[in-house]
Amino acid sequence: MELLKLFANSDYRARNLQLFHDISESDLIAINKLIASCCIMLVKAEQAVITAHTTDNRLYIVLNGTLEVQSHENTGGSAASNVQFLAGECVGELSVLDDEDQPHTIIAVGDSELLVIEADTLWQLIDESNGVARNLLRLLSFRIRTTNALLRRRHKVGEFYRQMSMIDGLTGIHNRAWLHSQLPQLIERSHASCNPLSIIMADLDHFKLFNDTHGHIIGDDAIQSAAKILNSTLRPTDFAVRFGGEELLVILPDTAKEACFSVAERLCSKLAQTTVLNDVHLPLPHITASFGVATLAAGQDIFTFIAAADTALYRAKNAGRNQVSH
Ligand SMILES: Nc1nc2c(ncn2[C@@H]2O[C@H](COP(=O)(O)OP(=O)(O)OP(=O)(O)O)[C@@H](O)[C@H]2O)c(=O)[nH]1
Repeated sequence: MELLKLFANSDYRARNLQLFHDISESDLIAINKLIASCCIMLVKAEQAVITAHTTDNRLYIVLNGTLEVQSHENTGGSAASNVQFLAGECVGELSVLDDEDQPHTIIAVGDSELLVIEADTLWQLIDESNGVARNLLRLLSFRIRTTNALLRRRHKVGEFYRQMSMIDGLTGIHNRAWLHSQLPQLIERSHASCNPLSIIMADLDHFKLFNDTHGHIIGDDAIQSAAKILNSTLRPTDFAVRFGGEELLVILPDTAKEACFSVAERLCSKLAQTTVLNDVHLPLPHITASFGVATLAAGQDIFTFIAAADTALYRAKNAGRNQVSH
C-alpha cells in the first residue's frame, strides 16, 4: 500500500462515510480533528488490504474503489454473492473491537483509496461521539445478519447435496448410503421398543439374459419400472432402496413376518404383470423378480439382518424364481 496524503489534506468529507453518518455538527468537529492525521493509502487492484488469520488492528474506510472478501472464502459460490465493500463502507472493525485475528482476506477489486484508522484513534472516536458508537453497533448487527444469511444458504446447499447423495440416480429411490445411515437406527429402535421390523430383498430374474437380449438401456428402464412399482405399492412409512445393480430392498417398520410376506407377494405379482416398453414403445416380455423376506430377530445387526433376507432370496431363486421365500 502506498501513502497518498493525510485525511486533512484531502477533499474527502467525514460526513460522507458510513461510520460518521447522522452525527451532530459538534461531534463532527471533534471527529475531524481526530482523523485529520490519519493516512490515506492507495491499494492496487488484487492487492490484499487485510490478510486472514493475522493481527491487523486497524479500520479501513473505502474512500474510492471497491474491496472484496477473497473469492475462495466466500460462502455463496456464485460471483454475484461476493461480499463487497463500496465507497463509504469500512472493513476490519471486528479485529479492532475484539483484538482477535482477522477472519477474512480482503482484497482491492480495482485501485482503491482507503482511510486507515488505527485502533487507538477508533477508541477515541467512540469515546468522543455516541453517534460513532451507534453507527458501529448498526454495522455489527448488519454483519451478523449477513453472516447468518450466508450460513443459512450454506446449510441449505449442504443439506441439498446430502439428500442428493442418498438418492439413486437411476431410480430416484434411496441408495445404499442412505440404507447404511438409516437402517441401523431403525434396528436399534425396533430392539428397544420390541416393535417388529421386516425387510424384503428383491432381485430381478434372469436379468443378464434380459440385458443381453434387449440392451442395457431397456434394462435400465426395467429397473426403473421395478423401483416405481415398489414405491407406489408401499405405505408412506415404508422405504424402497436400490441395494445394488438389479437388487432392490424394502424396509417395513412395525411389520411382522406374515404381513411382510403378503406385501412381498403383492409386489411379486404386481411386477410380473407390469409391462416394460422398448425404445419403439412395443411391450417386452414381462420381468419378474424373486423375493426374500426377513423379520428382525433378537441380537441381529444390519449385516446379519440383511444376510437373512439374502438367504431367503436365494431360496426363492433356487425354488424356481418369481416367488417369495423366508
Ligand atoms: N441395465 C442394467 N443392468 C444392470 C444394472 N446393474 C446390474 N445389471 C445387470 O444385471 C445382471 C445381473 O445378472 P446376474 O447377477 O448374473 O443374475 P441374473 O441374470 O439376474 O440371474 P438370477 O439373479 O439368478 O435370476 C448383470 O448382467 C448386470 O450387468 C443396471 O444398472 N442396469
